[in-house]
Amino acid sequence: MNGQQHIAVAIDGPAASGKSTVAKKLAKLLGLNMVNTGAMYRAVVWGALQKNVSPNDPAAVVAMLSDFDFECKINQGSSEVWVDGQLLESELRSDAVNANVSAIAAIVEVRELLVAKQRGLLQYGSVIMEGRDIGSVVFPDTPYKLYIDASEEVRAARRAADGEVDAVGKRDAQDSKRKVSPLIVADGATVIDSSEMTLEEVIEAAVAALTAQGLDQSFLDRN
Ligand SMILES: Nc1ncnc2c1ncn2[C@@H]1O[C@H](COP(=O)(O)OP(=O)(O)O)[C@@H](O)[C@H]1O
Ligand SMILES: Nc1ccn([C@H]2C[C@H](O)[C@@H](COP(=O)(O)OP(=O)(O)O)O2)c(=O)n1
Repeated sequence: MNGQQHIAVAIDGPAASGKSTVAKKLAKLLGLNMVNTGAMYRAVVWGALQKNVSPNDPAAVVAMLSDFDFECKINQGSSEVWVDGQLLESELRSDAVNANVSAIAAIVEVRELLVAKQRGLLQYGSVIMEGRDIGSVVFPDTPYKLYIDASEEVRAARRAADGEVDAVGKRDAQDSKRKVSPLIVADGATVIDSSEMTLEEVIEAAVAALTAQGLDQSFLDRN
């Protein structure tokens, strides 16, 4: 499938639908490395803002990439992003990053750089990777694909409950309408609408979907 024996589980969906929370739980349950690709796009925004490069100026962003000190590593089963030697965590969830990340994610050169890094992470082990284009672009051939959805109202409420200022509807519109790698339900993905479901119910539905997609019982037997 990937030219290697490691498997990739793809999780896509709109902002605040529950992708990272579900991916983290499934990663533990199935013994996979968890990769948050949104953090990578956020790290490019953070780097641009630090360097006074406008995320809305594609030429300036592309020029910045030529010597951008960016690393994505797996540490204890989860992805980490480093820019200029600094591990980025809460910095990635700032209101300024939220407001500018869709603009950066629409730049084709940014996507090419990050997609190559995402595919490269498979060499360290099987992954569960969440984002917007994982099942459609990053690992289109994987049979294991989920699309986690929720109504816009529910998603806005979840984000607000986390204390973030984030125009999820606006970001979704930008992410779904862009020309390059728009957010779509990938071929073969199982859609789970989590609006009315508890996290436990979503996990149960996800495991059932992955089993139906042929996930090896050995992954399910691990825990
Ligand atoms: N099924 C669910 N029911 C209630 N809250 C949820 C559910 N799934 C996720 N959440 C909460 O919603 C918020 C956004 O989830 P998150 O996993 O960060 O979404 P995403 O990665 O899609 O942006 C988090 O606070 C998370 O705990
Ligand atoms: N694979 C990906 C992941 C994220 N993006 C872009 C589009 C999203 O609005 C931003 C931020 O993604 P992130 O998953 O962190 O966003 P949420 O936590 O779901 O709100 O990055 C993308 O274009 N492709």
